[in-house]
Amino acid sequence: MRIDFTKMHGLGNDFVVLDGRATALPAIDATSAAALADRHTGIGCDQLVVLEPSTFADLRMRIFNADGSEVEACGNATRAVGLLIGTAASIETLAGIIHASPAESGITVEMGKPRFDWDVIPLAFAMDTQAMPVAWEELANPIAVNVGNPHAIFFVDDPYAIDMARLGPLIENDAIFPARINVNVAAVTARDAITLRVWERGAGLTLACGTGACATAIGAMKRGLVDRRVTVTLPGGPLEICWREDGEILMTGPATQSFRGSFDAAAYGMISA
Ligand SMILES: N[C@@H](CCC[C@H](N)C(=O)O)C(=O)O
Repeated sequence: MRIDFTKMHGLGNDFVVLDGRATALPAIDATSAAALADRHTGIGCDQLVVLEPSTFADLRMRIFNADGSEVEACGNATRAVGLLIGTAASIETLAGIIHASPAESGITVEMGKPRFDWDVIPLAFAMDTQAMPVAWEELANPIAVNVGNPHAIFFVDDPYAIDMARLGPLIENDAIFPARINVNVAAVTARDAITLRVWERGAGLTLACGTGACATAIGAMKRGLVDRRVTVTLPGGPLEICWREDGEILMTGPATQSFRGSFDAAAYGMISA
């Protein structure tokens, strides 16, 4: 059986999108997701995105990291799906229902409300996720923010001076984060500007991370470093983040379709029901 896919990206954070809304796709598991994401032997992507029908929203979006792990949220992929749909849409994810709509400068996503009382870190730290008393060499006292998925944010002078390839996996896989974690290193450069690099859980260093931009903006706002509207510049480009008075996070930025293609499901271990 051949399966059509769309290759998309948001600021260089790239996705293989499979659309199973009209016709059910063969089952996808961690092994087939990782095989499709492999940049040498598969199509290659940071995340695999699978669209399905939803009983609660306009559609359901499943997200798999390049290592095959299924995750709750992906900001850039949500903008990509918004572009694919072309109209305002409610999207069911493991983190809840979020909303994407066309905007003047791309797609805006209402990402939901941030959480600080999460259970992916031990109780001792859960009491104060805003300045966790931990350090990995020069990366110290992160703020932990959950925007559907878990993020640790370290404020530093120069994110590009940090050896993310070495420290990223160390922090991602530290035993204090039983669900692993996305690692953000950020510099506040003005009351409305942040420079950010992200080591993504299950995907490594990416050109952009939408949830990372949201979590970092909220972390900086919580610490009083920036105002409620901020431009977060990642290696792949800028995202506009706004924390609305009602608590909702808005993320606006571009999404792009790169190409379309098809592949043999059996070659990736996807077996029809
Ligand atoms: N690239 C994404 C985040 C994808 C999921 C993340 N790696 C996780 O494991 O939580 C984004 O744009 O938000």
